[in-house]
Amino acid sequence: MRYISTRGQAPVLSFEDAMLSGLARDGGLYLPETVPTLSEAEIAALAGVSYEEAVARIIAPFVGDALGTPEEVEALIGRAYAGFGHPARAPLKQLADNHFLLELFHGPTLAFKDFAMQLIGQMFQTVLKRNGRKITIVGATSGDTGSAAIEAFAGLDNVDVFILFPHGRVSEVQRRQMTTPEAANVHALAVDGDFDDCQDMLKEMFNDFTFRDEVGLAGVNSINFARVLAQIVYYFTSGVALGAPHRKVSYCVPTGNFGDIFAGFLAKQMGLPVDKLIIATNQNDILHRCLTTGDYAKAGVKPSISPSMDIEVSSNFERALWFAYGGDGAAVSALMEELKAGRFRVSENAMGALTEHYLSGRVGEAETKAEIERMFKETGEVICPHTAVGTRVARDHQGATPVITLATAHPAKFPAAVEEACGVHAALPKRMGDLYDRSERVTRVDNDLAAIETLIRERRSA
Ligand SMILES: Cc1ncc(COP(=O)(O)O)c(C=O)c1O
Ligand SMILES: N[C@@H](CCOP(=O)(O)O)C(=O)O
Repeated sequence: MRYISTRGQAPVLSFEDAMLSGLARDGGLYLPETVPTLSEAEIAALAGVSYEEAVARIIAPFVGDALGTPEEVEALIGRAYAGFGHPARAPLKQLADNHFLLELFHGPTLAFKDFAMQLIGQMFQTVLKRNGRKITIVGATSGDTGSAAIEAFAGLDNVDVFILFPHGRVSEVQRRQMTTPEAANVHALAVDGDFDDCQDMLKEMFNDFTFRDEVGLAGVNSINFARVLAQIVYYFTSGVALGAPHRKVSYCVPTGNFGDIFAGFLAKQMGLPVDKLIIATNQNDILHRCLTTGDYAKAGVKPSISPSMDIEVSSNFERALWFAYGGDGAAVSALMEELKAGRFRVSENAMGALTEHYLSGRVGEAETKAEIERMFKETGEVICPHTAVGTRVARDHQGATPVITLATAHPAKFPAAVEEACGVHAALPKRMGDLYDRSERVTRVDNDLAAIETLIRERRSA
């Protein structure tokens, strides 16, 4: 499989090179040249297999032999999911007649990011060992990607990890997950800015070829196609559990950077009978406004009780646009250029292509709290604020087709908001019981690209 950029001007790469490169050199995002499909029989045959076996079957056509023999790949996948706290890895619960909750928070850092990050941690180790390279991972996070990346890459010899997070805009648990690990190769940087500032600087670093090549820059945000690839799997396992390929399923996805819901779109392209992909946004509703008006227009990020979705420059929307514009890299480049001035307008044809697959909804702060309370009272489930945004939007789309809402984080990552909403204190698992007692190690940095590049140059191991 070969990988091409959404902007059409970067070298075409193999899976290994696309994974190690992160952002394409024309500023675009890598995508497989063609999306492989599974037959109905192959989809049906996923029923009853282990989560790990489903991973092996779904990633195979994307990765080819880049990760070694089938036995080596099987072992790598086994290591990736061994630390999950639930035998099903991604269990599905019924909430109402046609509404289900897909629990994606049983990984080591209690958020859906672990599904991909644990796997790509193993993938990176395999290819770095083989080619003897040393890399510097820089990640931007609104809370969950950072902790998952640190968990996956801490202590590795050939990797330095720098995580940029918005100072004061992540939950205390999220911050402590990033600032308390002791591994010397981990560096948590609290940026005076919001998540979009962090992600902008990350993309600028990739576009600064001198810096990029000097430090061996690699990315583990959903910029990296390998991240999105790993997230396709749970759409298949949950869809098949509800009767796919013989029955259609819709998904409601709490959305920010669009990586998770885009993985659902790829599952649909691969043959999973997905009816609608429902984008659930918090008060930072740029995607909902775009889906309903055609205007993608920045309005300023407002901090919310679902902080991981406080995002306006939704990185993977670029991949969705590439499909909506029929693979026209020049058109995508032009839109991204316009966005530098704050907005772009999606063409009528492209809007038609988007709305064929995606619906959207928006949930404000009060409604999110009310939904946490309602869920607890009516179902006994204690859910995190991001998941509440999802279940609230999903309830507006109940019909004959079952809807699966993705539960993207454990409520214990956001204990204050959850307790205020439903009166329940969501406790951390025992293994994390000392999180509040550990000492923190973090560097406060200005929202200044040059200063952060200098810090990375100085701190990375030679
Ligand atoms: C808990 C949680 N829910 C939802 C999201 C949004 O996911 P995505 O950025 O893939 O749209 C994030 C951040 O990525 C998250 O951490
Ligand atoms: N919500 C994310 C933001 C980054 O998303 P990613 O999927 O591109 O890594 C976070 O928790 O950091």
